[in-house]
Amino acid sequence: MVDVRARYIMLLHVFARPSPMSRSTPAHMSTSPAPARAGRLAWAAVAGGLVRAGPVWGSGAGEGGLAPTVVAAGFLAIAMVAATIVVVRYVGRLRRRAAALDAACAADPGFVFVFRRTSSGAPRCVYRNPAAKRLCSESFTADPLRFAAELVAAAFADGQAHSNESALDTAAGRRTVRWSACAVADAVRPIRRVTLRGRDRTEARDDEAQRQLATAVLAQTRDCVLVTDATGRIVLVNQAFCDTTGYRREEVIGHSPSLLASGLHERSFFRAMWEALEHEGAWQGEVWNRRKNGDLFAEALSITALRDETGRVSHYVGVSSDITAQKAQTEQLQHLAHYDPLTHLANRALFHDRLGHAVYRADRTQGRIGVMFLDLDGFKAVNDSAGHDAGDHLLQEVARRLVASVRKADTVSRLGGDEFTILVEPVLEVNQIVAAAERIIAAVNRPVTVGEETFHVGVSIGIAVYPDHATSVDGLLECADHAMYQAKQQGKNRYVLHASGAA
Ligand SMILES: Nc1nc2c(ncn2[C@@H]2O[C@H](COP(=O)(O)OP(=O)(O)OP(=O)(O)O)[C@@H](O)[C@H]2O)c(=O)[nH]1
Repeated sequence: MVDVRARYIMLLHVFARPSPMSRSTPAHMSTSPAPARAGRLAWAAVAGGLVRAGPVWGSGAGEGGLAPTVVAAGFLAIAMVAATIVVVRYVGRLRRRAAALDAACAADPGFVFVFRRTSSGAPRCVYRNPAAKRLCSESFTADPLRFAAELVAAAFADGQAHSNESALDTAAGRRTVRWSACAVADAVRPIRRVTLRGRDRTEARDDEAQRQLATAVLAQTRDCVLVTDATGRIVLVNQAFCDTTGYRREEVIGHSPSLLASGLHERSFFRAMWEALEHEGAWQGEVWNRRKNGDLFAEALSITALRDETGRVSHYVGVSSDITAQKAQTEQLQHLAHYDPLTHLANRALFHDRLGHAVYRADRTQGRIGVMFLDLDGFKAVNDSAGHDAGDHLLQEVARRLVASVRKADTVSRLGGDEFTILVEPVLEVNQIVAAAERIIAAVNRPVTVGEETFHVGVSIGIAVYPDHATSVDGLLECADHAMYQAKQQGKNRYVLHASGAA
């Protein structure tokens, strides 16, 4: 303070000059030495913040008194100094405010711009936070008014908040920014400032786009998707799952996938599944399940365990496709490959296969097996008199009677035409197979009704026993065929045991 006061006194001395007025001033009006009074007034002005002008009467030029103009000049200087102080303080306050704003906005990851309306009415950017500065330096469209001009103009025009989203090409790539411009309201004056804020939504947009894509894929895929939590409760299914199983989403969410269980799999099947999931994190295989309407369906299923960052299982994801039709087709093909399409009996290939296995087993167990070779008698007449279809019906009926005449474990096959073979296994006594042949003859001899007509056919049977008559599949069949031929020759509708003459 002392320093300031000394400066003002010094200034007063600099500006103090004798004036003509000072010489004409009456001596009685001088109450104190002029410099001292001027100094007091100046000090009072500074101390009180007021600039006061007053007559300062010197005691004469010879006494060094000051003219009024000199005093006024001094006050003017004081006023200028005071104004400078005010301006400096104001600027300091502005700077502090800007710094505070900067500090407040520095941590804000968003972009903050403040616009002011110039005298021409055009908005001018008067503030940018650090993120906004970075954006402007990185962006190829550095001027924020280029990408948010409409918003700022609209906010200035109506004082409302306006927002939009725009894409900016920056050195770091294309960014998507959500802008919102907000007028700084003032009840008295027209809108003078608009704050423009921007949020970088590039990653959010990418995440959203990814989410939308995943949802679309899930909805569109033909594979059934079922997701459970770690406890095995269903948390998500897709449309294909609903279409395949017949269940609505809300009917399965929160339930266990076991609501689809068909009951066709052993417990060991599911135990092996869970063991694989536990140790390998994945399992795949074919599962028979049941739709809501009770129908069985087969699915090729693959289950994967999802783990969280701590390594614990968080979800199980099952992706499956309905392979019921495919399996049926495969089974149909297999059936065609192994069964006679007319009678559904085993065909020649399957019979050979089973006979081979039976020979192998008989070798191991020192057992016996029997083979019967059958040829219908008088079948041609059915075809000739009633037609091929009637002949087919008769063949189907004969097939049923043959199956009914032997044990379930025995294999009845149709080699073709009206020829059949039967594998009897095991044969403990030859009489056992002879008894079977007699039952068969009796069954085939029963009249067969096809439509309006009734037919009578017989059957000639040749019998061969392994290992008594042959030790190979082909040898055994040849022996049985030969025996059947003998049965025909001996008058038909009878059986012949190989090399044992007519029965
Ligand atoms: N309906 C029908 N007939 C068939 C089929 N395959 C072969 N045949 C006929 O079955 C007949 C078999 O002839 P054969 O064994 O000589 O007829 P058969 O009257 O029984 O003669 P024998 O054995 O001497 O008593 C032929 O007329 C064939 O055309 C078939 O799949 N369906």
